[in-house]
Amino acid sequence: MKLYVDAGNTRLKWCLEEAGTTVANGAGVLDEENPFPGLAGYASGIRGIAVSTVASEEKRERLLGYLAVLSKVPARCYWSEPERGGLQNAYSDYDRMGADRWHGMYGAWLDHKQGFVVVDAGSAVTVDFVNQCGRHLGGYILPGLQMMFRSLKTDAARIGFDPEQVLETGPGKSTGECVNHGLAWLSDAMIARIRWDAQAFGLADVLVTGGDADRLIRLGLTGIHRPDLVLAGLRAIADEETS
Ligand SMILES: Nc1ncnc2c1ncn2[C@@H]1O[C@H](COP(=O)(O)OP(=O)(O)O)[C@@H](O)[C@H]1O
Ligand SMILES: CC(C)(COP(=O)(O)O)[C@@H](O)C(=O)NCCC(=O)O
Ligand SMILES: [K+]
Repeated sequence: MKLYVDAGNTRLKWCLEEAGTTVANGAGVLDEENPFPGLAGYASGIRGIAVSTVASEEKRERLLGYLAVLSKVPARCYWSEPERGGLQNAYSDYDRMGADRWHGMYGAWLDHKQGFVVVDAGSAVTVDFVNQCGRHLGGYILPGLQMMFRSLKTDAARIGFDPEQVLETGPGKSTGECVNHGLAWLSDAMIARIRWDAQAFGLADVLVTGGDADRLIRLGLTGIHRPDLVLAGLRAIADEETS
């Protein structure tokens, strides 16, 4: 079995595969005592470990330390690349791009050769455009929902509210409504821009991933929900490298 790990800034997602079939998968938090609940029982059967991470070096080392205790098989980290299988990175400093973005785009490229937009709504929101030639046209990085709640809480002295995920976008009549509706309104505007840009670039497929994907879809983002997109790209790359 091979273990694939997508370690973001908030959560880590993993899946265990055997001959193209998912044996188990799960999610956890790196700072917790057991970041991989549900995995330990499979440890002796692990024959390869591939990691995609955007966490700090300190957290990456903690993750590798945990994996070294779990299994004797060394873990290999996979990073952003200039090109793979016809997909071309728009960054000239390609190694500055978050590994999750590259792996998400590659996961999308595998079955959307007609071009696509990837929206990854995680700790940060990233939007990336890839055309039918496999050319990454570039993208955007925006603060994620929790990040925006946190910055309003900590950087403004007199904004007291309970963060709530709402779909209402009408003008608020209390601090709580102004903040919660405000962030839904902002996401709504982002969704309209994604739709507009996708059309301008001639891209029909919008693939949505990340912990807040559902929220964006409920707010009206028309797209294909692919919770596993980063892991799918990582899996394909790791398998190409080791076959
Ligand atoms: N069980 C959960 N734990 C933490 N965040 C969650 C959970 N379910 C949904 N979320 C939302 O998902 C976001 C994190 O998304 P995720 O894709 O896991 O992030 P990252 O890849 O940056 O670690 C959080 O900001 C939160 O709003
Ligand atoms: C933009 C990100 C913070 C998103 O990370 P996530 O929300 O998935 O934790 C990550 O892809 C990252 O650290 N990128 C490096 C900068 C870049 O992609 O240009
Ligand atoms: K993200």
